[in-house]
Amino acid sequence: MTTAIHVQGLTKRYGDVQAVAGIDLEIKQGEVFAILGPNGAGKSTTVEILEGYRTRDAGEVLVLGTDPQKPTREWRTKLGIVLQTANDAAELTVREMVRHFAGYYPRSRDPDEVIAKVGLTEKADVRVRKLSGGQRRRVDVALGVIGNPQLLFLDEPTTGFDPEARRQFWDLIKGLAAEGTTILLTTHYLDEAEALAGRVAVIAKGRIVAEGDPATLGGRSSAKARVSWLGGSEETDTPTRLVQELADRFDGEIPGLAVSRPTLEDIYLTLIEAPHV
Ligand SMILES: Nc1ncnc2c1ncn2[C@@H]1O[C@H](COP(=O)(O)OP(=O)(O)OP(=O)(O)O)[C@@H](O)[C@H]1O
Repeated sequence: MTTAIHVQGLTKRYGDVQAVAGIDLEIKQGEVFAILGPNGAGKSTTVEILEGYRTRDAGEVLVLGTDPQKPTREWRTKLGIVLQTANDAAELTVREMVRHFAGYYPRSRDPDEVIAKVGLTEKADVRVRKLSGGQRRRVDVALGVIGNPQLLFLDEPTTGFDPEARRQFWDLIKGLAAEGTTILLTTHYLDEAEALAGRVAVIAKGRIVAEGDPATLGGRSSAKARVSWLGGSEETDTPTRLVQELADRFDGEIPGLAVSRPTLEDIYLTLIEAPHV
C-alpha cells in the first residue's frame, strides 16, 4: 500500500513550550487513524503542520507525497479539512454554502448527496446561522468532504453532536473509508476512536506513548478479565475456568454474570498517567 502520511522526528516549540517533541508516524492510504491525547498534548499542532497551516521546527513530513510547507494547488484539492472551530454564522443556506464550496474543487461530490449524508436534507434551505451548534458542525463536515478528498483531516469532529448524530456521523465516516478515503482523526471520545479507527496513537506531552490497534493497545487484550456475579467479583487470567466453576457452584445459570476486560478508556488513562509521560 502507498504511504499517505510520513512523519519522522517532527518537533515544534512555541517559546518555552515543546508542543511536539519528536513524533514519527506512518499512515497508509485507506487507513483510518486516530490521534488521542489530553488537552495540550500536541495533537492540533501536529495535525495543523500536516495540513500546511503551521511550520515545523525540524523533521521530515510528507503528506500525499508533498511537503506541506511547499504546497501546490493540486495537492490542496486532494485534502479535506474539518477544523475544530465551527464555520462563521453565514447568511447562506446550507445548500448554497455546500454548492459554493463545491465550486472550489475539480472533482467535487454532488452537493445534495453530501447534505443527505450528513443528515441535513431537511435543513438544506435554512440559513446556516439559524442552525444549532451540532447542525453547524455537520455543515463543517459536509464542507470537508464536498471536494471528494483523498485524505480527510477531522479535528474533534463530533463535539456537540447528540448520540444519534454521532452514530450517523460514524456511518458517514465508515462509508468514506470503505470508498478508500484515508482519514486522520483527533478525538477525545475513546468509543469514537474504537468504532472508527484501525489504528490509534496516544500522544502525551508531544510524544507518542502508545500506538496500535485499539483492541490490543497497551496489552488490553491480554489484560486480566474481571468476572462478576451477584455476590462476588474476581480478576483472573482464566475467566472461562472461573465461569465454569461458578456454573457448577450455582448448578446452572450464574445470577448477574458479567465478564469484562479493560476498556480503551481504562488503558488510555493508564498510558497518559504513566511515569514516563
Ligand atoms: N500558537 C501557539 N502559541 C503558543 N503556544 C501554543 C500555540 N498553539 C499551541 N500552543 C501550546 O502548545 C501545546 C500543544 O497544543 P495543541 O493545541 O497542539 O494541543 P492539543 O493536543 O491539540 O490540545 P486540545 O486537546 O486541547 O485541542 C500546548 O501547551 C499549547 O498551549
